[in-house]
Amino acid sequence: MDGRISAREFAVCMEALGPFLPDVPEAPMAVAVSGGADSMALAWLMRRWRQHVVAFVVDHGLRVEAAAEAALTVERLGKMGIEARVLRLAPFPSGRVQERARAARFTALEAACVERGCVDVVLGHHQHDQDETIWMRRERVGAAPVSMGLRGMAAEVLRGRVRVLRPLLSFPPERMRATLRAESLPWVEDPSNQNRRFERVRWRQDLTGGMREEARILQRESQSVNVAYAQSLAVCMARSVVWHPAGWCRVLLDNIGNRELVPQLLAELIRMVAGAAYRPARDAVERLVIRGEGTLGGVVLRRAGRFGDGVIMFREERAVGEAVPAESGVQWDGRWIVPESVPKIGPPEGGAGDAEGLHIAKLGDHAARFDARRLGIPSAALRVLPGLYRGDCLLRVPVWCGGDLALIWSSGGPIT
Ligand SMILES: Nc1ncnc2c1ncn2[C@@H]1O[C@H](COP(=O)(O)OP(=O)(O)OP(=O)(O)O)[C@@H](O)[C@H]1O
Repeated sequence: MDGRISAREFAVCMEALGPFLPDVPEAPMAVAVSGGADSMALAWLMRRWRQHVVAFVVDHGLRVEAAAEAALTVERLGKMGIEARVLRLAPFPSGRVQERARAARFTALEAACVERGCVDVVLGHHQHDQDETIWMRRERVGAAPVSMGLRGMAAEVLRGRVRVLRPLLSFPPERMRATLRAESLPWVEDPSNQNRRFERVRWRQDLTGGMREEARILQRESQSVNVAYAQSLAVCMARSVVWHPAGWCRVLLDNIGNRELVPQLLAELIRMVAGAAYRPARDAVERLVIRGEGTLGGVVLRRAGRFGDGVIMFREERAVGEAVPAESGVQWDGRWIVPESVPKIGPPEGGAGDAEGLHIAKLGDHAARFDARRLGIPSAALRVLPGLYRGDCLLRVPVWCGGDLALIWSSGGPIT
């Protein structure tokens, strides 16, 4: 036994994450490959498991060697019989480099998947990455026993328009290296994986065997707590939340049997309505629940009034993000994505060059032209809907106001 991962073992891991689309050229499975050992082994195993696989290699443009390494990786993937493409990211501002790089990488991967017809993207996170994630999250939430915050990375999660899969979470990295060595397949060593400036690297280097074991016990325990929690939250949402596709919702607080779940549910809804990456802190949500109305995390909560019982939640106008160019794949206000069709529809007169200078921004004062009561939307929620502009001139409005601007709702991961 040389430690390599067999095709059979890998197939078992993948099948646990199914179902999948048929193995056809129009819907390949995407694999995100950095060129390092884990994702190269993953690519190789994916290709054994399935015929139609496409690899995306992201060049963050952060190191001078990155472009050459990405090109080399594409060549190596080609030799494995895998179609591969480099996604080159635009430069991003300095500070919080790893965090920014991860977010930008994911946005690029998602757009590439949609363009190529992939509904699944597979990542090479492994058992040690999972241990480190659990310790990092544990440090953030304090040494509380098993809690929601202690969840590790999910083996399967919906993010935006793709499903992210991590089939290698139960394998230590030595096995990926052994798999590549057994096939004489080369990989790239990224020096930033040794740079102690990064929090993950410090954890990676400092975790003892005992600490890794502890992380795995916590992960197993929290998994069963999380499943039970997700189920009760799902039931509670089905009973109490009415979600409007224009990005606001009504919550019938009296229908929530278990009062303990009220702050949890509101925290999740605030994250969704705001298009934020994280839930607001629990104690802030509890204070909001006591007040019964107010603003938190870029979301307004107030009595439902003409909509009936309960409360309504909508995006706070003051918190809405800047205008963005109306280019395919661009996200506005963390909530809406511009689909390919929008730059094409341009202004009503059409014609070449019309996509230039178009941007997406809130309706704001333009919302006054519409009869919010007749549309069945709170007027404040109408003001924070997107519109297509050239300069100050509003050209197109969303479908909920009788227009034809159809952006895609995309505000982070699902609640359960
Ligand atoms: N530059 C990149 N291009 C494409 N995918 C990437 C890139 N960086 C990371 N990934 C994906 O995210 C996973 C986890 O990233 P992480 O930074 O932990 O990996 P790594 O150590 O850089 O590379 P590897 O996992 O390939 O050894 C990778 O296994 C890979 O699937």
